[in-house]
Amino acid sequence: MILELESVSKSYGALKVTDAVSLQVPRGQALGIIGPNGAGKSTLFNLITGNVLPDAGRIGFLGRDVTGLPAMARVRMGVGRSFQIPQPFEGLTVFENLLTAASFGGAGAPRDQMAQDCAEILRRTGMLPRANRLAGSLSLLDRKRLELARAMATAPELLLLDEIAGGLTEAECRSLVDTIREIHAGGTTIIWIEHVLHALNSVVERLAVLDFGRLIGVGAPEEIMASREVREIYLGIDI
Ligand SMILES: Nc1ncnc2c1ncn2[C@@H]1O[C@H](COP(=O)(O)OP(=O)(O)OP(=O)(O)O)[C@@H](O)[C@H]1O
Repeated sequence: MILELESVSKSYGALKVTDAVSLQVPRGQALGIIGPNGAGKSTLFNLITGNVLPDAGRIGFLGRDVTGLPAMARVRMGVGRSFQIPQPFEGLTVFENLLTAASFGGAGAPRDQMAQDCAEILRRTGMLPRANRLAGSLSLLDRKRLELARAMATAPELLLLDEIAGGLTEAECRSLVDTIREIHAGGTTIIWIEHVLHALNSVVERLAVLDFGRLIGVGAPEEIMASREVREIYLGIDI
């Protein structure tokens, strides 16, 4: 297992946002996380990345107990993440944004090697033609691609994607999904929170459902999508 959550809980005041969540993710798997707004999905990511520490429970990554480890140490161990709202350094170019991410997350590769790795990530994410554009001038799709590229630049073993397909047209979404599928095929473990279910289900092998901070189902996507509980939660949403 690359990631193991054991009965992880987190409350904000009286609100239990993560309620004794236990989850195991095998290396190389693509896992989707779905659930209504406010179910605690982003908080679960924050717990995995170390941006938020749990009140109870244990988090294991690559066989090591990382429960109390700060976020930066987890990035260096191989936990990479894209944010729901991309926040690149707007005044830097796409390439500079990538170099910055690589120097934070990388394992201290020499600068030439780092530049080469970043160029390769730009190619894989379709951003090579935009390498010298200022991040602040990018379209939404390219901002999302840059967000994905920045996460990849930290050389993740585990890539966490937070609603990366939201707000895109159907064609844009398809091209982004193709890129994510290629990253997955390259062996990176992926956990992807997404409301655009057809995009999610075209990539992931397993789905987990969060509701009011509780994990109410984990299984094959077709099994989860057919369950009554999930259909009730998503009533009115085109699945
Ligand atoms: N730092 C915080 N302080 C207080 N409450 C918080 C904090 N972070 C999150 N919450 C609350 O925790 C609950 C879960 O939030 P979270 O962002 O994890 O949900 P989500 O499932 O990711 O939602 P969405 O799909 O809308 O992004 C919400 O009620 C939110 O208001």
